[in-house]
Amino acid sequence: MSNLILASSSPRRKELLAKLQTPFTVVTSHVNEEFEKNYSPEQVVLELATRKAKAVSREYPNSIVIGADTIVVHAQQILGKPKDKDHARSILEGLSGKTHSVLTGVAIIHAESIQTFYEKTDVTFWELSSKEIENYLNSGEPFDKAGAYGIQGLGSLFVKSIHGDFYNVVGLPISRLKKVLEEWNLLSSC
Ligand SMILES: Cc1cn([C@H]2C[C@H](O)[C@@H](COP(=O)(O)OP(=O)(O)OP(=O)(O)O)O2)c(=O)[nH]c1=O
Repeated sequence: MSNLILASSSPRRKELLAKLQTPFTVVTSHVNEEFEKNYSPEQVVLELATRKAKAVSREYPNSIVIGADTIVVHAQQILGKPKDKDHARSILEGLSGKTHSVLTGVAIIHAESIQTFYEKTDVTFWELSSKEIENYLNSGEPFDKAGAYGIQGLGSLFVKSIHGDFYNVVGLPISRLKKVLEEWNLLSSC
């Protein structure tokens, strides 16, 4: 077990953390992802990232554990992963021609202390035709992704503009994470 643990089942987060060129281990956590109705989007991503990191940190108290959570926010609605095809279709119809925000919260636990932050990226979609949406649903890409799209995949064709960190949309704001880990001298101990 390395000193650094990524508490995530997301293959995208694993790929992004590998950019640090620091050895790490992936440990999957299963946490309840329900949240209080009155939580702000920022509170939601920080709370869920913290839950994921804490669940793994309990098993590996001597390691540095990183958890993350990504949501899409549009028209004051928090959009997670679609429940099914109809839900994915209605999410994509709602995002068509509009600007939404993608928030990723990150929690880092080490030696009983915890650092958290979130990053926000604004993404504007072109108007999507119903044919484009149907083809995209049939690709299978939307189903394990917040907001029912993957900017790194076929969903890239929907994007008119982006303001902020691209990798934050993919699930891990890796450059800011590196800065935070360096600030707390955590990379040197891995
Ligand atoms: C908007 C968007 C989201 N996503 C992904 C990032 C996250 O993996 C996922 C949001 O779900 P999360 O619940 O944040 O993460 P997860 O269930 O995939 O992994 P874990 O909880 O084990 O860490 O959506 C993309 O890959 N591309 C995108 O463009």
